Amino acid sequence: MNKIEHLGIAVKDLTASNTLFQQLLGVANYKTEEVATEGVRTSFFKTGESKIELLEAMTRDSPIAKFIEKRGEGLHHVAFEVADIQAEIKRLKDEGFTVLSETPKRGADNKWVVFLHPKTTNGVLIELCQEIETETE
Ligand SMILES: CC[C@@H](C(=O)O)C(=O)SCCNC(=O)CCNC(=O)[C@H](O)C(C)(C)COP(=O)(O)OP(=O)(O)OC[C@H]1O[C@@H](n2cnc3c(N)ncnc32)[C@H](O)[C@@H]1OP(=O)(O)O
Ligand SMILES: [Co+2]
Repeated sequence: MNKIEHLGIAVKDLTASNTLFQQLLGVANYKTEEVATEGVRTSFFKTGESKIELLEAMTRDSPIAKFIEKRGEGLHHVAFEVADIQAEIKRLKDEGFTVLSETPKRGADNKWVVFLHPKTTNGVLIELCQEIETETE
């Protein structure tokens, strides 16, 4: 795994948290993006080599809505950048981790993503992500 790509933080009110994190980090967010498949609205901030991803639920059955209901706002996941997500899925399954999907999904900020169940990773939800390569002629 190359580096921590982002930390995902579950928030109730994206607009209010955007203001808070802008004050905290001293920079504005560089994008807002909805990911309907996850039922989330995201906001990204750059912090050196890594990023902060704020996540607000768009639906009541979104993982973020469930998380906030059970645990309140806060750190939701740690995302690692990988060079070959399919190879990492196989490697981690062989190591005994519970990978939540065989096939990566399209996430936010131009990434293929997959998650490891927190029950197999000391209670921390882990995301793997790989940049989606754009076709060039
Ligand atoms: C925007 C796209 C992408 C990106 O590009 O960056 C994202 O970041 S999307 C982020 C939102 N999507 C996800 O989180 C998808 C992966 N998560 C899941 O599939 C589920 O949330 C889960 C982890 C499998 C749990 O789902 P489920 O079993 O249906 O929910 P429960 O609420 O019943 O939780 C069971 C159990 O797990 C604990 N839990 C849930 N979420 C987390 C978490 N983020 N970190 C740590 N632990 C978590 C939950 O508290 C329950 O524990 P117990 O109460 O002790 O049983
Ligand atoms: Co994420």
